[in-house]
Amino acid sequence: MDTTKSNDVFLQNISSDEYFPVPFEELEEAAKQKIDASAFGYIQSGAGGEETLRKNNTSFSKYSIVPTFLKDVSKLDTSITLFGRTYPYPLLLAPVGMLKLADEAADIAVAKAAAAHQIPFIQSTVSSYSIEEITAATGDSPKWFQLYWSNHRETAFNMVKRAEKAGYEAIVLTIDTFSLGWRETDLKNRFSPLMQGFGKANYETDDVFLASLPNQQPESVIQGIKDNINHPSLNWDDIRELKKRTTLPVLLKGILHPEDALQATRHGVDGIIISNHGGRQLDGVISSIDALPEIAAIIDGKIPVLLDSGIRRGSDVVKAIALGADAVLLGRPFVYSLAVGGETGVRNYLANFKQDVQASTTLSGAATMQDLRDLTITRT
Ligand SMILES: Cc1cc2nc3c(=O)[nH]c(=O)nc-3n(C[C@H](O)[C@H](O)[C@H](O)COP(=O)(O)O)c2cc1C
Ligand SMILES: O=C(O)C(=O)c1ccccc1
Repeated sequence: MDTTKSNDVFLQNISSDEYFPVPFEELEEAAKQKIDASAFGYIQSGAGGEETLRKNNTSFSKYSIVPTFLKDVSKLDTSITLFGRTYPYPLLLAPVGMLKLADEAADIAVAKAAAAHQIPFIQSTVSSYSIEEITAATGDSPKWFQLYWSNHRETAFNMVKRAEKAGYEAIVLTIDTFSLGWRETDLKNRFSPLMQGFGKANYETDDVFLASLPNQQPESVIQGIKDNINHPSLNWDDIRELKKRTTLPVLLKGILHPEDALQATRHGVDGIIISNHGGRQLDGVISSIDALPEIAAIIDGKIPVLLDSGIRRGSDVVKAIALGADAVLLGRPFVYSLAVGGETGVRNYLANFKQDVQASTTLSGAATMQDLRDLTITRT
């Protein structure tokens, strides 16, 4: 039986004889077969002994949805509103650097696929195409810019200015990566995509950054990027300054402690993203879903609370929203889809995923994201 014909959940835009993996585990395996082993290792692995990476996937299982029925959920509305703009699903694409490791079309392919579903694309500072190149390819589809602070802070502010000029709608400052995690797989493989130039597009097109270098030789550019990303001095005064230097909403990505969430509200931050960077930074840290309930309680609706690290299925989205998140970010799954099927792969992955979200929402007994907030979740 051809299940693709009886159920439009599967494989839109891919002919039924061409199999595109739906289960996350198969998607990961297919990506592994498709790309260079060191590149796959870089994308897939976590820091240290990968305790947190494992936890990201197992923590969701501790929470059980207790659905209710007989409520007429036929008028489903999965839309959310963030910073005055309404999006059709509670989904965004997480910032992922150096996407050329997965496919030559990299950010351009992903941003186009996201645009097709009106899902916001968050461009990484260390993207493979520049802010201006991505804008030229995607027009005014919703895009946010993820900022890595720079030791040369005028470089950071100039990138923010470029994002504003290009029509990006928010700045996501990543606070957990002022230096890189201890990544044993990459050390074993002697693999450093940053040093190979995979993430230089925004830097080599930035006048302020280039002017800060002793010369503009390729080695000097790469060394400059490395120096910029290492900024352990990052502190709350910098947040205050960033807020002064941009008109866009500022979100902090990498919040895990309720006290930091509270500080964020005190510093006028516009939103937070609970994240452990997909288990890639400090191994042994709490999973995002475990950190969520307490943080959501302390934020108490004052600013949007987003979450990533381990979102793999629609039921994960339901749990995150029921526990207090406003929306979630997808990470590795879209990177694997890009590796397997390029732009079409990402578009199809998102088409499937949004239908998983829809099915999971209604089967919980909810017709809106507000209903999901009232859902009963038990912890075992
Ligand atoms: C290959 C790769 C590169 C990443 N690059 C960035 C980045 O440039 N900036 C950033 O803030 N987060 C980066 N992240 C972290 C993601 O934004 C996100 O927090 C993480 O992937 C979530 O975990 P999950 O993919 O397992 O769901 C990266 C993640 C991966 C897998
Ligand atoms: O790999 C990452 O997770 C990441 O965020 C990063 C950031 C800067 C340089 C290299 C990697």
